[in-house]
Amino acid sequence: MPKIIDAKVIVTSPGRNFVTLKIITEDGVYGLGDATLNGRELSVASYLQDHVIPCLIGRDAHRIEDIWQYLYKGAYWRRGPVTMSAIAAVDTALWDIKGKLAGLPVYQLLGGASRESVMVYGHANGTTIEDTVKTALEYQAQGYKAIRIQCGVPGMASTYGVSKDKYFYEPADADLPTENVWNTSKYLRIVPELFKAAREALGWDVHLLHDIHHRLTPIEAGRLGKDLEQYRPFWLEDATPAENQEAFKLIRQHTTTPLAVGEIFNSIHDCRELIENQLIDYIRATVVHAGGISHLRKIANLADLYQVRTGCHGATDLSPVCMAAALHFDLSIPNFGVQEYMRHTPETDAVFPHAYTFADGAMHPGEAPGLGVDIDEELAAKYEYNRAFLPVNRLEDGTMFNW
Ligand SMILES: O=C(O)[C@@H](O)[C@@H](O)[C@H](O)[C@H](O)CO
Ligand SMILES: [Mg+2]
Repeated sequence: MPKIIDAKVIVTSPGRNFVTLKIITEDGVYGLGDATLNGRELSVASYLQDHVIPCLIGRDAHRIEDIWQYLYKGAYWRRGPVTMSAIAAVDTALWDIKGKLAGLPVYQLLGGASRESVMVYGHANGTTIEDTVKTALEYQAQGYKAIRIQCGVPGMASTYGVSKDKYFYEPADADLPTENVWNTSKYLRIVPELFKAAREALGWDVHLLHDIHHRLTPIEAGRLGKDLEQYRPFWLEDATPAENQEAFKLIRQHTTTPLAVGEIFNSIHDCRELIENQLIDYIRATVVHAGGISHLRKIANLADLYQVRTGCHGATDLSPVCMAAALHFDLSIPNFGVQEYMRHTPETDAVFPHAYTFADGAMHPGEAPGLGVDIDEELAAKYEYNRAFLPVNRLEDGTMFNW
């Protein structure tokens, strides 16, 4: 059996912080897992270093499910983003090892390919509608079949998804949380205008997505969904905070616009009611935050019973290790929907060389054994950790709100 003899946590910051777990077996085969939790990276690094790695040494690396159950049930304090990101990193690294030992890409171990490649969506954003549409046309010209559109809101200094650096979006932008200000009614006025302009410029053969980023009440989300129906959005994401899964019933009563949620979910229990009551159309949970490939497959299997498809989160604060793992998962499951693909910077790609490829609006994980991603530890060591917080959001009267 491939005995685990060592494991280490690598914190590196090529432009933004990443946490990577490396598990090493006695015959030198190693596996990688992404453990990055934006704004709370060191919590997961410590959870792994201090509370997980000591329990891994001497175990059989092939026993992925048993180790998963050991770390989940053994924590006693179950679930939560820190615990589940740590478990995810172990799970992902063990699938990497299993693939390398079998000489097969992980998707083959997950039942083989269910499609030739996976459709991805890019992020077009701009301070004005015109600016956003211009960028969306660039994505369309690059072959993207799905494009997320986010634009600035007149009268607001900043809004979600409109970044200083147009292409390498990084929201964790300061040593202490940046304070943003929000105004829902100004936002609700601009989004239908954005979709109208985008449809006029890009036509109807491209999927248009939008991320509300937890900022509407259910009835406001129902109104926006109805306003946008004529423009056929592929989905409205994170329409309202989803701790209260019931809230989505209200949105469903008012609009047929498809709903996506779940990038901040970390277990099947966060989305079971949403899926079983068909309150959503896409589940956004992803490998690094939802317990790894093993648990994400359970979420996808439940979703498949209710015709809910996947739409894994794929922002730049999830490392190329997570992107690689997500692509193996995406290629294999029957109810794949779309994969988010925010390109990493060249310096990040240099730290994490990988086999996955992009072509004509789709991606493929490649045929390398395991996940097909590595970490250049020497290069990684050059990038010191930089504390960086996600922003907070307040209403104009100062009330704390959802970022
Ligand atoms: O859909 C998305 O990609 C966003 O919601 C993310 O960019 C999110 O804001 C970041 O991952 C937070 O770290
Ligand atoms: Mg989002």
